[in-house]
Amino acid sequence: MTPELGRLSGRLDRTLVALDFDGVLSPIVPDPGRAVALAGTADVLTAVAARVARVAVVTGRPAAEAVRLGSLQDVPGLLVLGHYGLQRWSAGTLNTPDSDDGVDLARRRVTELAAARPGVTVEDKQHSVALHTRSASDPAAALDELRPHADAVAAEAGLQVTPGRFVLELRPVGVDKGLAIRSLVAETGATAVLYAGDDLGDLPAVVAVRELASSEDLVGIVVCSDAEEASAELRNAADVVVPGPPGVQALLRELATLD
Ligand SMILES: O=P(O)(O)OC[C@H]1O[C@H](O[C@H]2O[C@H](CO)[C@@H](O)[C@H](O)[C@H]2O)[C@H](O)[C@@H](O)[C@@H]1O
Repeated sequence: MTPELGRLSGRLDRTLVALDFDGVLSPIVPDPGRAVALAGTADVLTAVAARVARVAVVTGRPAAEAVRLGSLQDVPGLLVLGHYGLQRWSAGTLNTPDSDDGVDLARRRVTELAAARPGVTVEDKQHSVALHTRSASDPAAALDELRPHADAVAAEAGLQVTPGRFVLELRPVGVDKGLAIRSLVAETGATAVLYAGDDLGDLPAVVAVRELASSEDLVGIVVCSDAEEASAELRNAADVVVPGPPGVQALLRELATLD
């Protein structure tokens, strides 16, 4: 057994399990539209959901898209917080805010930026837009070159930039995965949180887990879904490092059968 999971003993039914989507439930692929969850994901989440207070997916994706790509629609009690907490999906119902004028402006600007740069693509997520450089000849250099342009667009549009694996997301301010975790803990009364992530956008969730664990009687476990591109900061901050989505799935299976 993974020793860290023993810390959840006796409080499994008050445990919040919160999971990132890309790189954690779904292996990283070049086309964001084809990032389906690893086979078996819905089954293992169903098994975990039967044992814990709540299973939540907390993602930068639109919530309904994560449900579709994950084939998660039938996982009992599953909550999906999309756009870093802006959207909430539960039992087939999506709560979502009105569209943001800033995102409309950013969409026009980043489309121009991408058109001038071979291999750079735009992912239009309606409530945010993302510039991807994975298909550029030098993805890292393309990301560095784009960053100041993305910052300028975000400033003009009243948005924030969240960097990730060969991606710059321009998205509304006022939400992040840390706030999402805090609200889930308050809502569920959880006395333990297991959070699994892989990227820079997950770091606010890690901070939230650590702060909640130091100020309340709460057990916090941070899992890094490691792969060649996983954030070094996330890896260093984690209690448990597992080998990518297959490792996350194996850990969740252990959790579902914990005594
Ligand atoms: O919060 P997450 O669930 O981790 O989502 C973060 C962003 O991930 C996606 O991009 C990443 O995955 C793609 C598919 O594997 C990959 O092609 C890309 O290079 C990665 O950065 C997604 O496309 C974004 O919209 C998410 O916000």
